[in-house]
Formats: sequence, structure tokens, C-alpha cells
Amino acid sequence: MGSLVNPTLPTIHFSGKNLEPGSTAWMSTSKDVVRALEDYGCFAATYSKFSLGMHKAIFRCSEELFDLPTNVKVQNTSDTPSHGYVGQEPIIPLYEGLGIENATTREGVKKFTNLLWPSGNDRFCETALEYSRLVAELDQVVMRMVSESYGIESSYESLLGATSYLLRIIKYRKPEKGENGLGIVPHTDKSFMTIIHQCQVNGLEIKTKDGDWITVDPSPSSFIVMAGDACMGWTNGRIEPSIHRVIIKGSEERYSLGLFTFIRDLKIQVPEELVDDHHPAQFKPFDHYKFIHFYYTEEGRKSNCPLRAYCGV
Ligand SMILES: O=C(O)CCC(=O)C(=O)O
Ligand SMILES: [Fe+2]
Repeated sequence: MGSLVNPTLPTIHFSGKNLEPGSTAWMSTSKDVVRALEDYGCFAATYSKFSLGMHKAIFRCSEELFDLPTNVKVQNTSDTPSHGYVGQEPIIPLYEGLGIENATTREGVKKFTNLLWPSGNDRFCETALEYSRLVAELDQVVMRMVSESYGIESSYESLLGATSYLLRIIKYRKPEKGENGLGIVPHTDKSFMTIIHQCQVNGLEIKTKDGDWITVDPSPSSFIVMAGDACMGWTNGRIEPSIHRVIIKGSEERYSLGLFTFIRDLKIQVPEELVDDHHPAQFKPFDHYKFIHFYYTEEGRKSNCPLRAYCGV
């Protein structure tokens, strides 16, 4: 498989008029967003509200976080699988990541900060909170555009009220002699949506529907917006999550950030506007966190499409 031309991911700009709901620019950007998500499950986004200063500040915080001793970092635990500290896993030895739950709330970020720095770290706390809130705003713009395009605004409004944000701060150490550069195995995210931001070292690769792997070059003002499995459940399969992996090619360590959305305490349900005789509902209403727990069972892990295995019709 594979096409002759090197494929690239569509890039969509979020700035000025594109960010004003109802404007002509907003409408045309919405079309681009939906087309990219339907075709690739993701797209690259530039975001004018995000400054170079913020980019530098959040990665400086990331370095400071990973410099803490492992016995401190492992205290970052969660009731939800893969929401807390993950590191030294035999299948992905380069990967290390921590998770800040409820990252757009001061309480969420404070709880994480106080756990890792009992004597406080205001700069980390303020930077992580500001980062999460800015990127969450981009997520909400994208989701508003998707819901308007599909005519499912009211369904989105209720999901928005139940959205929680997980910020994962990730580091891939450089491969040692004889080690391959696999950073993360190919996967789809179990989130509703994910927004990735890379430091200057690339490594993220997205699989197209034709089977090609596209690399996404990092830039301080750009993000990768990608649909997770739960978004497929909501859109009745119109938007499929993108398969992606991380390969570390050079000999530099790599930092990245992922802001993941999850829906808490509200079942995700295919809106009736997306169901008709030709498009029967493909998924039963499902609880997002129960789905994540299912994914981490043997049955969930070995399934080709865990969401269909969990709640497919
Ligand atoms: O590090 C990256 O660029 C991607 C991370 C990722 O795919 C994940 O955490 O699910
Ligand atoms: Fe991922």
C-alpha cells in the first residue's frame, strides 16, 4: 500500500475572523475542519492565541517535572488507567508521561503540583493552568464547528458541560545503542478529542486511510487536533479516530503535551439528527470511563475496534 506522492496533513489556521462564530471565515473554516476530520481523523492547526513565550514556558516546566526523582513522579496515580504516571514499560521503554486530571481547573492543577512539589511550585501551576485553558479553548472552537456543521449543537452543549480535560506531559528519552526508536506503538486515543503539541523534536506519525505514515513537523505555534474513539461513537462513525505512533529517529530526547477530553457522568449518545434509514445508529449510548476500563481488559486490548466491541450495535 501507499501512494506515490508524499501525503501531508491538512493545516487549518485559527486566527482573527476564523474564531468569530457565524462569520464567513468561521463557516469556511468549519467546512475544512469537518472535511479533515472525516478524511484523516485529525489535522494540523495553527493557533494565534498561543504565543512563543507560552510554548517556551510550558516546555521549561515539562523539563523541571521530569527532572524530579522517579519515586516522586510515581505518586501521580489515578482511578482511570493511563491517566497517571506511566514509565519504564517494556514495550515502550523510551516513554514517560504524567497526567494532570481536571487540568483546566485551578484545583486540578494545584492538586498535581502540591503532590509533586510539597513546598509548592507556583510557576508550574500557573503555566500548566494557562496552557490547558488556552488549548481547551481551541478544542471548544473545533467542536463547536463540528457540531454546527452536523446540526447537532444541542447534543454538543450537553457534552461540553460534562467535559473533563486531562493534560499529559510526555518525555521520550533518546534511544540507547541497539534500541529502536519506537516511542509509542500505533494506537487510536480512547479520548473524545486530543490536542497534541510537540517541542522542537519531531516523532509523531499519523496513518492515512491509504496506509501511509505522515510525519508532522513541530512548530511552536502549531498543534495536532485528533479525534478519539469516543468521537466516533458520538458522530455515528462519520469521524474515525486516527491511528498514530511515535518514532524517535534522531538521538535527541523529545517532549510533547497532549490535552485529552473525556465525558464524565453523561452517556455519549448518537444524536438523532445523525440517524435515518440509511444511517442506522452504530453505537448504543455508552459511559466514556466505563469504556476506558473495558479497553484495559484482555477482551478490549485484543479487539480491532474496542468501541464497537464495547457498545457497537
Ligand atoms: O507524543 C506524541 O506526540 C503523541 C502522544 C500520544 O499519541 C498519546 O499520548 O496518546
Ligand atoms: Fe495517542
